[in-house]
Amino acid sequence: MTAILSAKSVNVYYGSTLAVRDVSLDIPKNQIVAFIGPSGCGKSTILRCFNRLNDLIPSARVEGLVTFQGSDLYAKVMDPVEVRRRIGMVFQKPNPFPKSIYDNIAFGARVNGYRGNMDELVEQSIQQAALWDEVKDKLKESGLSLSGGQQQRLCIARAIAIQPEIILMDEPCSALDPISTLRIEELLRELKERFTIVIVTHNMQQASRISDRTAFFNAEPTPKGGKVGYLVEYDTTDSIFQSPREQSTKEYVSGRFG
Ligand SMILES: Nc1ncnc2c1ncn2[C@@H]1O[C@H](COP(=O)(O)OP(=O)(O)OP(=O)(O)O)[C@@H](O)[C@H]1O
Repeated sequence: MTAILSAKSVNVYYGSTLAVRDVSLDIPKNQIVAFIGPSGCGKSTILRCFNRLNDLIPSARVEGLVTFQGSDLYAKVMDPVEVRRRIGMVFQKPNPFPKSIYDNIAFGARVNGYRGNMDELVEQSIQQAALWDEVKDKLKESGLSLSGGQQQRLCIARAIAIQPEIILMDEPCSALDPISTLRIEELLRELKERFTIVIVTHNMQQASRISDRTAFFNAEPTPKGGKVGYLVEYDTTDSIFQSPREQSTKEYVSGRFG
């Protein structure tokens, strides 16, 4: 297995509070990895470590080693903007720019110095996000005029257009209806041919439907009365759902807590 991303003994603090402790895991190339676990156990915090988005939270501090294709993601020579170009992110709430559908795609590409044929890039990216037939006749209309599910596919198209190697997704379907959710799930299965995907989801059926590997996080109380997140178990999705090693994983995936 070739790990494209890897975390080794990662701790994340917000101010002086340790939010997630000692996370080590490898993300294999061209697979879908799901992060599951109860609220507040640090799934989004760890996801943000993978493209240095925590850098933008002043109180956040990351300890340990995160590597991307074997190189330290936090090394001084790494440009965080370039890191985020190569490791894209799609958020929970669809957040198209208040611009035309066309410009939602073209804007980021232009900023990143894309010099090829823009019309082609826009069409290809929207095609890959399985949105083309719905928008091809209205590329000049605002991205905000689309439905929530379409907006999320537009955001995926925008992420793809920058040609990242990895796409991180933080609960990308939680604001969507079941049909839009299934469309996105189908899309993710196609996208993994070309990209590596790490997805945070509260929806266990979704994790079991789409992911190759699953990481189960949990949180435990600290002596000071707070709680700290940690990685309980990380394995193939079949193992996590059908024969987990840990009792807490078994209880969580069978819906007994969380
Ligand atoms: N910007 C922040 N500033 C301070 N504390 C934060 C910040 N973001 C997250 N935390 C804290 O870090 C811990 C982990 O939060 P995180 O959002 O990563 O968990 P999560 O598992 O993704 O939760 P959810 O499933 O509810 O999204 C929580 O205790 C949370 O309060």
